[in-house]
Amino acid sequence: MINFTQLVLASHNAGKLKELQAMLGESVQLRSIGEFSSVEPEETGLSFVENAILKARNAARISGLPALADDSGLAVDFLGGAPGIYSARYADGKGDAANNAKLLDALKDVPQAERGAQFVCVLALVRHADDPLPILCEGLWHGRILTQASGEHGFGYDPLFWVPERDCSSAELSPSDKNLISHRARAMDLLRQRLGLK
Ligand SMILES: O=c1nc[nH]c2c1ncn2[C@H]1C[C@H](O)[C@@H](COP(=O)(O)OP(=O)(O)OP(=O)(O)O)O1
Ligand SMILES: [Mg+2]
Repeated sequence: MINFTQLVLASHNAGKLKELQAMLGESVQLRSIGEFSSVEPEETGLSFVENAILKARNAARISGLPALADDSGLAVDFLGGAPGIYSARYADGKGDAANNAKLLDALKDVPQAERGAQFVCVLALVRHADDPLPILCEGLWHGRILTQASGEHGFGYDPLFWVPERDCSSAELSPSDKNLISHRARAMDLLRQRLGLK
């Protein structure tokens, strides 16, 4: 069992920090990599796993702390799994609103039954920058892409992601509800088990 009291989160995404800290509780303090550097590493991997490891190593190197990274995204069935690892860059770095608009456009006229999608989250934890054995945990969350945005909570593609088990969008869930059932929650559940935190 590995026991961490402080981890650096290898992410510049405030939404992820909030969710992951809420899931971890008070036993582990997550410090943002933004405290150490404002430079974001290029996500050159071809998979969520590769990018998560790359981000974790980079953060551990910069901070000198053990590092947790989250590489996540939305895989849309009709688009053959796109935008996938390119979810944050789908509209060429123009941000969440532009990404959502592009996705709605790509699925224009696509019927309900063909709008299936899953959120994917891979968490990678390294004890130090050259750790030969990163801990990797994956979580998936199945849903469907709405035809218009709905809801104010969350971040990213949440307003477009319909959650069948709750019959609402992911942005209509309260933060605590989303944190019980999301892709990130599932990955974190596995990580807590691996760390002996539950
Ligand atoms: O729960 C979620 N609810 C809505 N959208 C989400 C979620 N989880 C990931 N996403 C979207 C946001 C972004 O378009 C992409 C992640 O990209 P990803 O590179 O992992 O994160 P990022 O660039 O925002 O921050 P960073 O790399 O510094 O951790 O997937
Ligand atoms: Mg990113």
